[in-house]
Amino acid sequence: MNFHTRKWVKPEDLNPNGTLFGGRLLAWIDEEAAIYAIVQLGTSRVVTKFMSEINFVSSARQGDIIELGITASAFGRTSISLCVEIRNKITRERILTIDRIVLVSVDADFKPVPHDRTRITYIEDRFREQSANNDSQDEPIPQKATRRRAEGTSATGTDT
Ligand SMILES: CCCCCCCCCCCCCCCC(=O)SCCNC(=O)CCNC(=O)[C@H](O)C(C)(C)COP(=O)(O)OP(=O)(O)OC[C@H]1O[C@@H](n2cnc3c(N)ncnc32)[C@H](O)[C@@H]1OP(=O)(O)O
Repeated sequence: MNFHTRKWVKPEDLNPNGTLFGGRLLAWIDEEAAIYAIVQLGTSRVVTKFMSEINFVSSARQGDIIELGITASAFGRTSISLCVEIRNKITRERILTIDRIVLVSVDADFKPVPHDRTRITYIEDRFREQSANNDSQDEPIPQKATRRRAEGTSATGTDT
């Protein structure tokens, strides 16, 4: 699982108990899940369909830095299933888990539309695909693509 996004818990994120408000955390997760699905499915239109049981394992406090981890667990015809883990960046203590979030690819009328993805792709895969598309249109591969590949790849080479 990649933990790409970090959040710093600020006063406006707290509930009256002084811990991170659960609704705020769920909003961050929904946004992160939508971005993940948009990138993985190669579409700009997705909606959240389903969230399984949400397990608030421990709380976060003002000043904590938390990180959001998401990975795809299944690709359907129109949907993608994700699992989520939130943890404290410093202590690695687990804060929340969601076994399954389902997002659906939709058309302009918000009706489910099939995507053609069957597995997780990484930034390198997508540049390769983009280069192949450029080749098939008989266009030279832009030098920019090579530069972006180098800039966009993480140390582990597993950017999603
Ligand atoms: C790079 C460029 C950047 C550009 C960037 C700009 C754009 C940036 C856009 C951002 C977008 C953000 C989005 C944020 C996230 C919201 O805030 S979304 C708002 C909250 N969600 C909603 O309003 C959705 C409301 N629900 C619906 O509209 C309809 O239920 C849906 C989702 C269209 C599905 O309709 P349906 O009739 O249930 O469809 P159906 O064909 O039965 O099922 C579709 C799929 O869902 C699955 N499914 C259905 N029910 C369930 C269930 N209960 N459990 C699990 N799976 C289910 C089915 O199995 C099926 O999957 P596949 O087998 O095809 O893979």
